[in-house]
Amino acid sequence: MISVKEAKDLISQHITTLNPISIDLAKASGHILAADVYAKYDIPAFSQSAMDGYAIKFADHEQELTLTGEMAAGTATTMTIQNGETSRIFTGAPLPKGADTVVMQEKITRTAGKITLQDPNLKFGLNVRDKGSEITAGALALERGNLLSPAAIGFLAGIGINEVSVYPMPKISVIVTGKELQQPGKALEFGQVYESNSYSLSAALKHEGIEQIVVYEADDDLEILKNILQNAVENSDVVLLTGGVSVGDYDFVIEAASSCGIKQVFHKVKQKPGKPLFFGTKDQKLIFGLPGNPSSVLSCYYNYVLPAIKALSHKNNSVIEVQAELTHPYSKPSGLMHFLKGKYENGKVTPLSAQESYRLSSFAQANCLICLDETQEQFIENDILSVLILPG
Ligand SMILES: Nc1nc2c(c(=O)[nH]1)N[C@H]1C(S)=C(S)[C@@H](COP(=O)(O)OP(=O)(O)OC[C@H]3O[C@@H](n4cnc5c(N)ncnc54)[C@H](O)[C@@H]3O)O[C@H]1N2
Ligand code: MOO
Repeated sequence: MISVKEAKDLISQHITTLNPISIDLAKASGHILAADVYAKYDIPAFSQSAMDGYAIKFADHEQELTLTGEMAAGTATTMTIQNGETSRIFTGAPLPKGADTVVMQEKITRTAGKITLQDPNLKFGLNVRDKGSEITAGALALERGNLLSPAAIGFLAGIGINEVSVYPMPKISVIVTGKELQQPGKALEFGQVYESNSYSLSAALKHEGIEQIVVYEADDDLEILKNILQNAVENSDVVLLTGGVSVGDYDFVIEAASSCGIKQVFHKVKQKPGKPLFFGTKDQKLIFGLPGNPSSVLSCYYNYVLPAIKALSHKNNSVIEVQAELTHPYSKPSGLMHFLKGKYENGKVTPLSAQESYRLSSFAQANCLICLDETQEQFIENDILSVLILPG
């Protein structure tokens, strides 16, 4: 059995970032930009007003001005003002030729087609957005490696970009195994359990913006599992199996993986929950055999799967490790690293009750996993421990 650190290192060594793809900007939110984006145009494309008011020549600001014409946003023709003239103008409208400054409409008096300015703070160029002041044609707009946040998407749209090169999100298959599984909403027969692993994993993946998720259900039958696994590996970048990785007579994942040509990287990690975790690869596809207990599935997801999925899309891990003070003593046997469902607040962390791996009631309220070192047995109040903060 290998340590948690060895398992994490082995997974990292087997990750190759997915090849960039070109996608519509409207679908690019949450992706990492794979190529620098350069501006095609000067933006703003023309000098424009930042206020509703009057366009003037600054040199004329102390004299009474004659009102001539109007410029509204979207106007397709321009006009010219001469010395001593002003034009009505609205926010976003092109500045008329000859004008260099805009006076807000609250700061004038207007009588019979004549305007007098009353703005003691007026300066040359006030309330004008210069052509190319956001970005000039040919300039670097956004560097590769940037996350396409809502603001980044808006910025790129605003400079006329409609397609970008990004690292794609992985396609994921989830295979739940076990003939005891029943769908929520249906009555439980004797011996059945409600299938929850595909629900928690799909929810976690969707939280990351991953949309291409296919869920398969496999009975405890080697041939059925082999066929499903083969198909899943061919059609996805990552396969997540749950259950069937332990030593029981109906645990077929290891054998199915081997007969599908999946190369085992490790099986079994010195940890609780999730000891029978399996990881293998085929070409550049990643295959995780997550131990079936619902809490083991999620603990392994946050520790191993999520960082791997992020790395495939060129993203940083979103499970952040912090140090926190333990509020209650805790003891465990030596030999396995334990991940406890916990509540983290203001630098302190409290283990929740109901830590058993078949239960999710504590996980449902947890915001972190507390890492208890493999060899240490006793943990006392105020001990400083590593804590993994769970995303969202
Ligand atoms: N003799 C031993 N027995 C077990 C060992 C061991 O080392 N020696 N390890 C235990 C540990 S630890 C774990 S974890 C489990 C993992 O076993 P499997 O991955 O083979 O999982 P299953 O046996 O298929 O299922 C375990 C448990 O989880 C329930 N389950 C499975 N899938 C789902 C699902 N989709 N939704 C909800 N619940 C699910 C299943 O009914 C079982 O109760 O092995 C121990 N045994
Ligand atoms: O490793 Mo198992 O997850 O303890 O139930």
